[in-house]
Amino acid sequence: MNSYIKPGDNPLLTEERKKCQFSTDILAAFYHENAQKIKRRHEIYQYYLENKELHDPEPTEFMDRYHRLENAERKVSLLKKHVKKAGSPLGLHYTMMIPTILNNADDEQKAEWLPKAQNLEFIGTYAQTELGHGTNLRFLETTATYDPKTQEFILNSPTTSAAKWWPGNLGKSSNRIIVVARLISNGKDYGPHSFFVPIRDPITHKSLPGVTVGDIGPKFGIPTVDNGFLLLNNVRIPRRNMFMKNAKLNPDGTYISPKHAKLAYGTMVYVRAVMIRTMSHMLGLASTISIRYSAIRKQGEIEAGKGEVKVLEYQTQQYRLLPQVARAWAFEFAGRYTRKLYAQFLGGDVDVLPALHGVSSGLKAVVTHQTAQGIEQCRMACGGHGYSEASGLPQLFATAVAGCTYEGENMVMLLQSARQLVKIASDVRKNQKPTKQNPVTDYLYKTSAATKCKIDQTTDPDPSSVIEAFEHVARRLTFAAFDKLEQLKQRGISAENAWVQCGVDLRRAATAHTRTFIARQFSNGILEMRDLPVQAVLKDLLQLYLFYEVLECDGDLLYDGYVIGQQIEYSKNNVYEALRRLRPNAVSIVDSFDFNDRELNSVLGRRDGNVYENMLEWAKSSPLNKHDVMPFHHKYLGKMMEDARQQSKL
Ligand SMILES: CC/C=C\C/C=C\C/C=C\C/C=C\C=C\C(=O)SCCNC(=O)CCNC(=O)[C@H](O)C(C)(C)COP(=O)(O)OP(=O)(O)OC[C@H]1O[C@@H](n2cnc3c(N)ncnc32)[C@H](O)[C@@H]1OP(=O)(O)O
Ligand SMILES: Cc1cc2nc3c(=O)[nH]c(=O)nc-3n(C[C@H](O)[C@H](O)[C@H](O)COP(=O)(O)OP(=O)(O)OC[C@H]3O[C@@H](n4cnc5c(N)ncnc54)[C@H](O)[C@@H]3O)c2cc1C
Repeated sequence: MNSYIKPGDNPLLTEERKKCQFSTDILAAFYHENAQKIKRRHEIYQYYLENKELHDPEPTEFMDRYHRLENAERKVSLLKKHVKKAGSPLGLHYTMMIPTILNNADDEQKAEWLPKAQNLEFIGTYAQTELGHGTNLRFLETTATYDPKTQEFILNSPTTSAAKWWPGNLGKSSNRIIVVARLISNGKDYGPHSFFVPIRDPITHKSLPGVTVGDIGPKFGIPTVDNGFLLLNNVRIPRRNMFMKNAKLNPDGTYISPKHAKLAYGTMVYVRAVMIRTMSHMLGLASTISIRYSAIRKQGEIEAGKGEVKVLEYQTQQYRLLPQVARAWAFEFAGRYTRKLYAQFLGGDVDVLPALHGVSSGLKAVVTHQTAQGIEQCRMACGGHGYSEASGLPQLFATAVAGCTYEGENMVMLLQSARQLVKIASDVRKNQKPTKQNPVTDYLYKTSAATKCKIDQTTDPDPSSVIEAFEHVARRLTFAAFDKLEQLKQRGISAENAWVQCGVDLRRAATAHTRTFIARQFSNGILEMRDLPVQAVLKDLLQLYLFYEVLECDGDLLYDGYVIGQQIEYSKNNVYEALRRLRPNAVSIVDSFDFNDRELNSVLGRRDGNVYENMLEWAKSSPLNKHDVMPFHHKYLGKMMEDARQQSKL
């Protein structure tokens, strides 16, 4: 039943895989959406194994940033020869440059730029954030002033704080970029718009006249991405280099407004919608590493004399790790919803944008935060070796946690989600019905069921009772925040200040709303699985997810007596029961994420489980170990100890 067993594997991992009670191939295909994608993943990995030039010359953890970037550019240039999508020096090209062309370019611009972008004839990024502003786009300072005489825009960074700052791959890799700048025409400021701006010579790659560009320096993580800065001084571009699918500017400088004020923000909504899957994968990577390692790591006896046990036998270890597996699945199902909604928007349904913005804002915030928390929990559960770069977990955490900031800082995104909730609360208070069906928010128009929550002690709990409980909490918190806003305004406080004074309550309502959305997508998502053994595993993961989340918000549930303490006790027991049922399949469940050793980049998470010998090999490859005695030893510590010995003889 388990295609992951191979000769030479760590027997402790093999014995786990032999306990597998379901088809890992079916579960893997369900996670990656279909068997064809699994087949393609395996083909790419096999290709990688066979092409040594694609391999790192040494573990990248031992490289400085200069050599990491050089190595990444080398591999990316090779990937062009081998496969279409490429790694970090092109990360922003694929996640933002191409989506912006698809989303914001008119047909003529698309015809000119898209084929070149897809063929990697240039490398781009999305330069919106400035040294002085990242969240508040209305106050971006970079200007694009239209010159009707030459039919050009003149781009400038009027102040130091106007410097573009943070865009990935801006520092050294990109040569044609998207610059978000204030469109100024005929003396009028129309606010931020997107422009296609060459910043480096296509042949020499030297920065062009008027362009000052560079790398912003080391960061918390993501070392192979050259996040950069950019200052523009009277850089001229043709009028047609303004993205003109939505807003337009005629040759005489007259401006034509877009159908929807926020269409220009479509790229951000796209990335927020698609990065949910990236986060699910990151949490799946961390779960794979930590659960495989916990299945071969023996530490401590439970019963004296009976020998050390795998740390995965400890209930606490299962409680730390298995909920991360459940959340990875939950996020994958939630992400499928936002990707479908984005596809609807890209297909021309502009009306879906407010709903898409509302759900993707909250989802991006909750998922990135819980992914980062989950990876850190996986790292800590691996003891000292989790703290080693050999585990792959520190870098994975540093990459994932950036998601709490980029694409809209999480607190700001939750408050964006809250805007939608407050508008609905206002409609409900005025007895207005929803203008159109929205499965994400319709529950807010309902009142909580008269009967109390139906969470009880059963071996087959009903997900709907938990989802109704989450809806109850989200409704209560939404209307509590709304009523507080109204009270403040009735006391003469401005709407804007009332909003600020309710910020924490609004954030809590948005978080509860997003939890409800994720739970509903997970519960609906597993209904498609027809294979009974795999369905049983998914139901156990759903049960774990739902009751783990109940424990995470137990105070909100107990607050108004919607549940009683006994039901929280039931929920705890349902979590423990789910852990017990999942334990025998734990290794095979993470095997089914189907992450290969290149993606895992982890000695602890290797498919074969041969950790200790490979930890020693990894450590030996450290450049420090090229020397038995460091060349500078006697100059410093050696001399210090010699002086100390001489001193003690006096
Ligand atoms: C992809 C990752 C893959 C792998 C990971 C590994 C490595 C990756 C490395 C790096 C990451 C990659 C890229 C990162 C890129 C970036 O970070 S790009 C920059 C992102 N910046 C932002 O997101 C800025 C956040 N700020 C904003 O969005 C806005 O300024 C605002 C906070 C929403 C406020 O804007 P504004 O003041 O104009 O709006 P409000 O007054 O708050 O609301 C007015 C109405 O507009 C509606 N609105 C706002 N935004 C949108 C939107 N995007 N779409 C639709 N509608 C929007 C809002 O709801 C209001 O409507 P109303 O409520 O009806 O009035
Ligand atoms: C790894 C990484 C990659 C990035 N890549 C790109 C890229 O490719 N292109 C790009 O354009 N940008 C990029 N960014 C920039 C990123 O989008 C911004 O950092 C982000 O939008 C937050 O803006 P800021 O950093 O200016 O924080 P600020 O906007 O200054 O916010 C600072 C803090 O103030 C609080 N705050 C701000 N506004 C509000 C509000 N209205 N209500 C309540 N609290 C508020 C929040 O707590 C927030 O964390 C990247 C950032 C990182 C870390």
